[in-house]
Amino acid sequence: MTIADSQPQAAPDPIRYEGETDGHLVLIDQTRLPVELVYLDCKDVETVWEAIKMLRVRGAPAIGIAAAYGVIVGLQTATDKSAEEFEARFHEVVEYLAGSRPTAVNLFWALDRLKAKYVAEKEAGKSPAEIHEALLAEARYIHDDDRKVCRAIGKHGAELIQPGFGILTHCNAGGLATADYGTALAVMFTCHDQGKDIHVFVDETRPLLQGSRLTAWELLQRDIPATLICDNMAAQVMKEGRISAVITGADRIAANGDSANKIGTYGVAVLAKAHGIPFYIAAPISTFDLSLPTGEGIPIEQRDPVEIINGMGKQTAPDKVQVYNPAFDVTPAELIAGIITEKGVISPVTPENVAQVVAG
Ligand SMILES: CSC[C@@H](O)[C@@H](O)C(=O)COP(=O)(O)O
Repeated sequence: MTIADSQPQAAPDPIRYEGETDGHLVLIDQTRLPVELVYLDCKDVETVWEAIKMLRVRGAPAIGIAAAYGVIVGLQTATDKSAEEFEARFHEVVEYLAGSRPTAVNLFWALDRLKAKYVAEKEAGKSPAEIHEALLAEARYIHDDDRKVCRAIGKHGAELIQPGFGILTHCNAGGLATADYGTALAVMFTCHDQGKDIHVFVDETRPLLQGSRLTAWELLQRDIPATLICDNMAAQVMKEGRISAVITGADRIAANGDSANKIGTYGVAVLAKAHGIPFYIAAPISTFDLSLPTGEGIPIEQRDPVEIINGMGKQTAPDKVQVYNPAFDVTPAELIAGIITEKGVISPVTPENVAQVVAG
């Protein structure tokens, strides 16, 4: 029996930090799911960087949490150095982790929080060891807070869902992508906990199959009725009247509400519009980037062609074929019926409403 076939059980923690400042980060290696539930010990910052880059840990909030702990691990060799050497190492580690993936703003948000904490502790005259401890407390705060944020998103989002709804989702915005409860999937988990009968349709999400490998696995773990479809089946399933709402996560949301998420999300939003189905984004406030007026400025990660030519270890295209492999696309605000945040639902999605909820 594989993990994929196993009975529902309590969802395992996708991210754990064990010990104090000399401790280490433990991640579920998401590239091994759904076949094996394997944990990866990250005892140095290079392992954390590689885990983020290779999607062993993935999903916008989870990347931010992992990077915050990555700073703690990366500073372990520097606490007995001078204050200047410790500070130089801090900036080196932060820059290094910031170079792992470009699109999810939560990565930069988390690193910025640690930078602010560093400055405050330095100004208070703290030693490198004391600063290291304060940074660990901040990383733990970011991690714990995400649990609360995800539950609040679930609660607000569940109010939009009626019993009997079919809900389509794309990629994985579940517990694996956050501290433990997800954003888009938090809405479905909450409906299920409330006894609301729903059925989730899961896009498999080419090329790396976060939908079929991770979302389907999470829904099975919680015993939530779900049906897996290939990405190119979404239009037909909508036409058949099986979908009442679409909910996905986001990696970065501009000030006007344009939202970057996994490649294919924009197409799903266009299909939803064509079928008169509301399309929602579920995301924490940490996913908003108000420095960008529109989604035009969102950096889109380009990934290795091998992920398409030799996806999941099977060659499905000639070696030398030209490949275009953007990891994300941007859904324009006008296609989004609402953005579900921990502070409530932004609807209609306008720059004014975004500014009001983010500031509130
Ligand atoms: C709560 S996670 C939201 C997004 O990060 C998620 O939908 C997504 O697109 C993740 O992409 P990935 O490339 O798997 O990190």
